[in-house]
Amino acid sequence: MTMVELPAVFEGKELPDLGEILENVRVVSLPMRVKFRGVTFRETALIQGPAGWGEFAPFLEYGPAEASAWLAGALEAAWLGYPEPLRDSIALNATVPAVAPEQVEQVLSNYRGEIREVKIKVAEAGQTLEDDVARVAAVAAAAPDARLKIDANQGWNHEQALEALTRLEEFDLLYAEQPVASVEGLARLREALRQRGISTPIAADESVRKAEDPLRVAELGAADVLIVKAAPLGGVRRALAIVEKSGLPAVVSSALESSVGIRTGAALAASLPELPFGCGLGTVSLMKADTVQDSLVAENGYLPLRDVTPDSVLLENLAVSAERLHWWRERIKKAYEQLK
Ligand SMILES: O=C(O)CCC(=O)c1ccccc1C(=O)O
Ligand SMILES: [Mg+2]
Repeated sequence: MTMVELPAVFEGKELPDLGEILENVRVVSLPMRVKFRGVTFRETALIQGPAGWGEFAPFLEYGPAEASAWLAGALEAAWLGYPEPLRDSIALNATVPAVAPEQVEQVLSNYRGEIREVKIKVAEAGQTLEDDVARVAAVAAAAPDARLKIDANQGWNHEQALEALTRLEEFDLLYAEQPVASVEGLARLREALRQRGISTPIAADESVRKAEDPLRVAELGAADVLIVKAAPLGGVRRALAIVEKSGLPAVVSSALESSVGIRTGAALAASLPELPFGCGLGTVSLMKADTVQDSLVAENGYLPLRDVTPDSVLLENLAVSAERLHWWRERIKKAYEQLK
């Protein structure tokens, strides 16, 4: 299998100067309302450039190679801006983390107005299929008109995924996101489901954003839908190119950024020719604090496309310690080295 070449965001253009980047970095720690990915505080860096603000938020455990894609995305937002949008509002899904069924109503109450679509996390370590079924049933009861989908974050093996998706068939899921690990795993599961007469579509997330070749999923017919995140794919333009080459329908999702990174995701969603599902860009509602005053959150299931500006008082109040700031600056230097 040959690696598909995709344009690097700054190819043929001068990368911004490292010194200038480091002069314009702010790092904050945002408290979460609900634990997400095992995290109760989300640390993230904002970078200001001539075109506006970008967000650099690779998860803390990511190394320089993976983080460099996120840096390219942040620099694109801050130095190059976004391509022309095709729409001015984006249909969203609400996101329900792997909470107990009793907490579902509380989580959904953080979303303003009508909820049209809900993505429910399943297959969390330490939990059982019964926990997942109970959570999905609680969402179906709390939001009877919403369309549902699940995200297993590769938490099942082949047999577990077959059993789970058989059990969950009654909920008529829009799709199951990354039920198992690896492109081959997805392809094999998709085939086995079809043989059982289960038509739940399969969406690939980690197999796109963490893959060396994000297009292998499409080439192997491993999924029906691509989940795309602007930052881990190296920015809006690169993510657009991946979707275009894949020929698959795409859903834009967040990486749990503040409203600045959500603005970047919204730019990607707004430039995609087709958007058949709600996007996972409503995650600021899962946070207790944000970097801007007028947060980018869903209103009746839609996110307005608009610019946001970080608030200096908020940045001050949410700022990390000098030690953490140093860690983030070193991290940016190492990620930058990978882009040169
Ligand atoms: O897609 C959504 O609804 C919310 C975003 C989300 O689930 C997510 C956020 C951070 C890191 C990984 C993921 C994921 O889709 O797996
Ligand atoms: Mg996912």
